[in-house]
Amino acid sequence: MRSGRFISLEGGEGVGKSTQAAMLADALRGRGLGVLQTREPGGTPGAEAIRALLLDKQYDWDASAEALLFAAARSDHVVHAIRPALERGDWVVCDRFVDSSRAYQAGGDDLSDDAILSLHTIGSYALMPDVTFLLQADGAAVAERLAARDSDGADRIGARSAAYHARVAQRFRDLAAMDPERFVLVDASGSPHDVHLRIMRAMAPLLGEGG
Ligand SMILES: Nc1ncnc2c1ncn2[C@@H]1O[C@H](COP(=O)(O)OP(=O)(O)O)[C@@H](O)[C@H]1O
Ligand SMILES: Cc1cn([C@H]2C[C@H](O)[C@@H](COP(=O)(O)OP(=O)(O)O)O2)c(=O)[nH]c1=O
Repeated sequence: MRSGRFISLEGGEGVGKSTQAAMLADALRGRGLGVLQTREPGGTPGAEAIRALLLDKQYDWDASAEALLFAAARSDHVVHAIRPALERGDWVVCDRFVDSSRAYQAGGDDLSDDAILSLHTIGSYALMPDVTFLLQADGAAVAERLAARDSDGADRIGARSAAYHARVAQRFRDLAAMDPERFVLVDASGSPHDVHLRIMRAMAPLLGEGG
């Protein structure tokens, strides 16, 4: 039984997901709602340990091992954090969820979307967000944000080729087009406050605050 709402934020590295997740969580708390603000990979001690394995450049996981590790991290996160929060009636604001696996781990030569969704069924009851904000901004603005944030360089996945990241961005757009009821496309350009206002406008119906 779930009564809370589950919101995910998706998009490429540096587009502003974590910043917006924090602002959205604050706005929901300000309305008196219980909120779990969390992230993937991670969100529980077990999933954070898997995150460290996934992002460490010393490991050369192949495509299936990588997909399984993300699914295992997500399973722990759903079982021990997300589902209990929803059952308490809290709102969950999650920085990345299964759509990241569908965009990053599927769509290349190795794994299909159906394979990722099967892992999600096995590991996480096929739980899907109620709303997914897909943040999009132009490459130059994002590169600037990343240069300022990651002065010690990108992680194992962030460091992949521009072609890989372009394919991921296209996969996100395809997923949004396939499920327009759940996805909300968000222009992530401008200040953090500008982007937050766009997200809150889209949240209004869910919050019962009118158009
Ligand atoms: N709208 C924005 N304009 C300028 N800088 C931003 C904006 N949103 C976030 N940033 C900064 O850009 C960097 C990446 O943002 P972050 O929220 O960590 O992105 P993500 O979680 O998508 O990787 C951070 O240093 C953050 O402070
Ligand atoms: C959740 C998830 C993340 N990732 C990748 C995206 C990122 O490159 C990396 C770490 O995610 P994250 O810390 O959110 O990166 P950023 O803040 O830079 O956007 O893991 C996947 O490949 N599959 C997944 O299912």
